[in-house]
Amino acid sequence: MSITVTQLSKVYEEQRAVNDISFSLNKGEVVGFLGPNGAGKSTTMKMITGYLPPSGGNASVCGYDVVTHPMEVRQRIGYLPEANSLYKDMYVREFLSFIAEVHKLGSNKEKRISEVIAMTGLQPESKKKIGQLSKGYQQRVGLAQALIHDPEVLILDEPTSGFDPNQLVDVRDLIRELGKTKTIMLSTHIMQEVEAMCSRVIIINKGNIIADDSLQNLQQGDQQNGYIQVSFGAPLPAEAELLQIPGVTRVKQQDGGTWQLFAANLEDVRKNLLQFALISNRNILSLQSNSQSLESIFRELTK
Ligand SMILES: Nc1ncnc2c1ncn2[C@@H]1O[C@H](COP(=O)(O)OP(=O)(O)OP(=O)(O)O)[C@@H](O)[C@H]1O
Repeated sequence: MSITVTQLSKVYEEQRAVNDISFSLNKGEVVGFLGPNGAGKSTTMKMITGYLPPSGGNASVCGYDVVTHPMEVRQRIGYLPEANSLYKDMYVREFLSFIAEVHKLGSNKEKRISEVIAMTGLQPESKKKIGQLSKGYQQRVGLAQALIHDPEVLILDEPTSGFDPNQLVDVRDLIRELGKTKTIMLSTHIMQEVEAMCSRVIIINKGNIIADDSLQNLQQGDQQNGYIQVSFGAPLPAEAELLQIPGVTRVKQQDGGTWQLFAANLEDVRKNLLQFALISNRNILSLQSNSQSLESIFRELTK
């Protein structure tokens, strides 16, 4: 297991920011950690990386407890914090060289610095001081420092914040590429990010985990409770007829021949609807299963 979190809690004075959460990440998984503002994402990530002591429970990385074996954990983990506290007065290479020394890269240092500069697309700006860089390029420096020691596990707290749409594509591609060989946990507010990069989603709300499932299951789970939008040509069917279709629980007329057929299992109802059209000689002009986006699932789960 790359990350194991067991009954982890964090209490800040009166507030329980993280409440007894448990999950684990298998090697090679890319998991989106989703939640509204203040849900406890950064707090959880800080505990996994060993930057914040837990109030209860424990976390381990590649089998090493983050409290009792912090050095082993830091060797294996790359962390991009949300507030990317870079040394703004340092030059990009100078800063990466400093981080490389912290990780004791030795003779391999210069080669590795050049590699991470290339990986994160920093070349055009690599001769500048960090403080002179745009937000997106500073974020790239943050990613480069997280990658310098080639860690097995990456914890990325809102890795795409500060990027313009073009840069966003580059960074998503980089994360997808890294996900082929590393275990990645990334937090974001942007649902499309999860859909673009992750195979699994953990949703946290008010310090509690309210969903932990594969992206596919979360989307399918919703589809099973969705509706089919169907448009009929003349002669139009009556409401009572549509309600007779096995599996349909409710119908709603949109306009004229267009209806929404609600069902618990869309797959079955789709078949039954086609059967109905065939037997009763109805013309189906269009048919569309309504699959909610992860964004609406997220809103549903966190409201
Ligand atoms: N150092 C602190 N002292 C007191 N309360 C804190 C501290 N850090 C975080 N909190 C509180 O803990 C809760 C969880 O914060 P956290 O930063 O983990 O949330 P988040 O999900 O990362 O939010 P965001 O998406 O806005 O970054 C919030 O209510 C926050 O105000």
